[in-house]
This record gives sequence, C-alpha cells and structure tokens, in this order.
Amino acid sequence: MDVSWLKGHGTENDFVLLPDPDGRVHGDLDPAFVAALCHRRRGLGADGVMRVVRTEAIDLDPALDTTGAEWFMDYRNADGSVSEMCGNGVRVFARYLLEAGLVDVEAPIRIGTRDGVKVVTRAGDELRVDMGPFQVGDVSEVTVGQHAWKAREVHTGNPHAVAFVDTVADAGPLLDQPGYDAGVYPEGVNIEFVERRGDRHVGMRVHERGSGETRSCGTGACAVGVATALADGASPTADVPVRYRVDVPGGTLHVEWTADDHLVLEGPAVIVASGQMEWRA
Ligand SMILES: N[C@@H](CCC[C@H](N)C(=O)O)C(=O)O
Repeated sequence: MDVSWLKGHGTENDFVLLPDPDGRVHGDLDPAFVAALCHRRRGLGADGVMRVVRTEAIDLDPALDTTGAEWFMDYRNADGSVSEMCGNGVRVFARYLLEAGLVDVEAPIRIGTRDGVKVVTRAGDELRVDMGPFQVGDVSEVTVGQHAWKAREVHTGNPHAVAFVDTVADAGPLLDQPGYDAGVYPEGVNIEFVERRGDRHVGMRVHERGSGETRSCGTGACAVGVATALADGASPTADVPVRYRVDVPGGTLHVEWTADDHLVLEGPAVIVASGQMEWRA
C-alpha cells in the first residue's frame, strides 16, 4: 500500500499524520496498523496517529456537532485506541492544514474532533487552540509502585487525573501503567504528576492512556492548569484570564482559563518530515 505521511510534533508529543481527504485511503483505521506505525523500534515511531479527513467523509455519531469544520482530526493513540481529543495533536493538525494550503491562513481554523469543534489561531510562531469548557470531578488515588498520591479528576475533552508531587522525579521511570481508580475512570485515564516551579509556573510529567509516558500532553497541560488554579484559589475575571506556564519534558506550553470558562492552550507545533511510504509490515 502506497501511503502519504507526515511527521510532526508539539513540544515533542509526536504524531504521524495520514492525509486521507476523501476517506478512501484508510477508511476505518486499523488499530494494528496504527500500533505498528507508532512502534519506536519496528515502525516510524510516534505517540499517536492523526488521519486528516474531510468531516463529510467520515462516519460520526450524528449527535456530534461539527458545524463549520471542513476537516476532522481522526485521532488514535499509539496502541491503536481512539481518543476524543489531543491538544498538541490538534495544533500540529492545524499546522499541516496551513502549510498544505488547505485553509485560509488569515482566518481561525475550525477542526472537528470527537470532543466537538476546536478553533485554532496563530500566535506568532506558535498556535493557540480554544479547547472549550472543562469539568472538574472528585479526588481519588493514583499509585506508582509503593507510592500513592491524591489526584484531581479533570476532563478536558478526555479524562485526566492530576497529582501534585514534591518533584516530578518522584513518579519514577513510568514504564508501567500507574494505578488508578477504575470506578472513577472506567474508560482509562491520562495521569499528570505536577511540581511547583514558581508563581503561575509548574512542571509536569504525564503517562498517557494508550501511549505510555510521553514528552508532553496538551489536554494534560490544560487539566494541570485548572487543577493548579483551583489549588491556588485563582479564577479569571472578565478582563484577565488565569494563565499558567506548564513546562513539560519536551518544552513549554501556556494554558489560559478564560472568563467564559474555556481553556486555551498555546505552544509550538511543527511538521518535520513528509513522504510516501510503501507499508510492508
Ligand atoms: N497527547 C494528547 C492526548 C492524546 C490522547 C490521550 N492519550 C487519551 O487517550 O485521552 C494531548 O496533547 O492532549
């Protein structure tokens, strides 16, 4: 099978993009193919795959609102599982649309996702995405080996458990799935470990559902921003959003909680390679 592909990343959260405008190349992406592509030794290597498909060319839940979104981000984790949303991914996806001339460079870009439409705008060399509203839930426990921490449930399009730690090194190598309460997270969860680094400034590591430890996670940074703001007693005013700097192993993201209770994620997003492949696995 001869396939077009691109590689991109946002703060080293890396993705293979598969252009499939009319949904004729990949159809319903095969999870085994996705997992093989993402494998770091046997494949191209990535934290996830994004099929770039026209919204009208993909079968979606009729209840999903994709108004005004010509393009749909069909997102898969490295193990082939589907996720609703990816904050770094949607910015890399927008970068591709811009570079490929598939959208108006002057206008906000509306991208369909399984968490609804996300709107991406340019901010100098970086890309900002309005992630929409969020929900905050209960506190439960996450564990790594013998260590246990309280973690705040935050949904930013997908589920997150945010644990404050003394130092992100406390979470250890994160080679295995950390423990979590499956009653709270029946669909699995992305787990963030957060340390304080200054005023409105934190560092985090993440173990992503379906991908393992990654160098960054945009929805995770958003969940961390909210959990930290709540812990700080900070909330937005009509004129001034709450803004946090979130350092990740792969770089720096900024998260804003705006007066309309949306989260906005800002950071770098780049395409680093493209080509045609004959997939032989
Ligand atoms: N890296 C992404 C999140 C990708 C999906 C996640 N692993 C899940 O299963 O929910 C991001 O930047 O948000």
